Amino acid sequence: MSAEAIFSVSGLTKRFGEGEAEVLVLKGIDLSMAAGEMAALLGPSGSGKSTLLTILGTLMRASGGTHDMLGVDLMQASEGQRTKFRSKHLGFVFQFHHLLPDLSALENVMMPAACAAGRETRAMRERATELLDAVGLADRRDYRPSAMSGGQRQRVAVARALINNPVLVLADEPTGNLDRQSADHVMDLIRSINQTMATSFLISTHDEHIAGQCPRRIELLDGRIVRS
Ligand SMILES: Nc1ncnc2c1ncn2[C@@H]1O[C@H](COP(=O)(O)OP(=O)(O)OP(=O)(O)O)[C@@H](O)[C@H]1O
Repeated sequence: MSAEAIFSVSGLTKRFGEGEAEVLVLKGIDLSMAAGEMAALLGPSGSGKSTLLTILGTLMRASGGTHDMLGVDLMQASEGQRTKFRSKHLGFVFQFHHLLPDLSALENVMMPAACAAGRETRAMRERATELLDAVGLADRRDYRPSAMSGGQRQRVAVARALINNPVLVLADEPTGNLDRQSADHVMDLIRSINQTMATSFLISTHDEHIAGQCPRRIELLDGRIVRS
């Protein structure tokens, strides 16, 4: 792994099912990302984008190959070690925001930190307030998700992904559910966070307009990387 790489995978495979039903979805992925990079992950439907993000996010194990991040061998790590690693170093944004409906914007943003620590602290509340400010929603901190627009909810989801100061945010079609204007707003926000906080982002998308806003382009085709 090169000095500045935050993660590196090589020969990574993923198979689902057994016997005749077995399918090889990732067919030997070699990929690394440097600290502070922002990359789009493109590929046709079914090419393996979500599977790769889920594995990089330690939410699922690869079937074979190597997966190292920040000096940790994540293939060999126990489930407990992987869970701790995830909450400390990784953030997630999904196509559907997955905010908890009964919590305010502020409480949703604090949630991953409060869960990791087993309690809420004043520092968490302050950090969540700062992040809501950074995503332009300081005045919505007490609103519930149902009282916000789709774009605002997704900005809350971005703030939530950042609460534990992750090294890498994995975003699976974060703008897939938004109109063009809201999508651009979320991408502007991601770019500015990438530049100011040096957080790395890997963003899967079907949208060339979104991909064009990312300095690096990684393309998957049928479980293999054809451009990175
Ligand atoms: N749990 C699973 N069991 C069996 N097959 C699976 C499973 N998860 C994914 N697959 C298969 O793996 C392939 C890749 O799926 P994946 O969701 O990673 O693709 P994708 O590139 O993200 O697609 P999309 O752009 O439509 O979201 C698909 O053929 C899918 O059916």
